[in-house]
Amino acid sequence: MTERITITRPDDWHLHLRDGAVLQHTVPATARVMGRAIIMPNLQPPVMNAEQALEYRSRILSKVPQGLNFNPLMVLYLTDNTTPEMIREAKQAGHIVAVKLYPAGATTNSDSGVTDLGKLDELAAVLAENDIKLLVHGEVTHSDIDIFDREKRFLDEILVPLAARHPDLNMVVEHITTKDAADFVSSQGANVAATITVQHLAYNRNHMLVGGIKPHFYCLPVLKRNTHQQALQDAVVSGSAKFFLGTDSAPHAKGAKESACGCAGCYSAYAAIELYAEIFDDLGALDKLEGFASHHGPDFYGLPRNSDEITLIKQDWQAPQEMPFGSDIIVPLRAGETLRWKLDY
Ligand SMILES: NC(=O)N[C@@H](CC(=O)O)C(=O)O
Ligand SMILES: [Zn+2]
Ligand SMILES: [Zn+2]
Repeated sequence: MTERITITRPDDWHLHLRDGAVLQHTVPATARVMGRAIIMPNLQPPVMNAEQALEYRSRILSKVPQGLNFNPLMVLYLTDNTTPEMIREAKQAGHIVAVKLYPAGATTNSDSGVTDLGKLDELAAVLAENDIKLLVHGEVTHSDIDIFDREKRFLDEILVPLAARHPDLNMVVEHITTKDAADFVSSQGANVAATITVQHLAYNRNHMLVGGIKPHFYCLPVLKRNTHQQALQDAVVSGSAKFFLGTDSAPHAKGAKESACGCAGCYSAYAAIELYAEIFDDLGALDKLEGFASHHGPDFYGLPRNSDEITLIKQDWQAPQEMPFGSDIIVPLRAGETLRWKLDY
């Protein structure tokens, strides 16, 4: 008999859809299975205010296939010019649930990010009052700090003191990659949570660097050593409600990845829940998938859990080598490989 698992419909709490012609491909890929997704604001120019967020949201909604219910939850990009008034407006506008902190220069399209982190102290109260979450790309950016140490340094220098100064601030440490980050999140109150990607559970830096450099494994924060991968696996297997699904699916066209200066980001949305199911199965923890994918996220955000269900079956299928991406093409994570779990439509 085919093995199968039925879970509450999941959500993706960290997703890049991009904009323009590629939305016809990125939106259906997520909307086919996710009830909601947190839409990252690092467009060029970034999504900085309520008006821009709502316009972007309607461009996304216009690409949701008929018959699917998909609710994009929007995020404002924090800049040096973000004001308390802009946070209040965002709350009133609706559909905006968070602000995103990118230390300037940390990752793709982060040039407008915050250069003065003292800014956060001014905004912390208004965020708390309006129940707007703070989402953090947790890496320092100084050129003298080794790229493998950047998350740990951010934790020690920025996040630990920030969390201590604002014990009521709800924050998500996005796409964590280290044991240090997992331990920090576990040690904090219920106001601090983290998202974990497929690639950081499934891979370590050897996968990216041994036997030839694999640009499709390159993302930020960069894959770490296997002991960190193991710690992230332990975090999800623990069943702790502080950890939830955020793919950080971050599509870049094939040519922009397979390049002398390749972009950071893995494209996993086309098979997101299937990829997580495979990892949880490998870890002997399929019973923890539903909490991670469908319960912990809405519980943290104070939103209702989705009311319908999806079913996954254990059945081999082949991931495509390439997929359409606007007028371009993209190489998805696990391209051409056999995947072992399939959504039962
Ligand atoms: N994760 C990535 O490697 N890239 C993301 C940016 C981000 O989430 O940091 C992107 O937008 O391409
Ligand atoms: Zn990021
Ligand atoms: Zn991201």
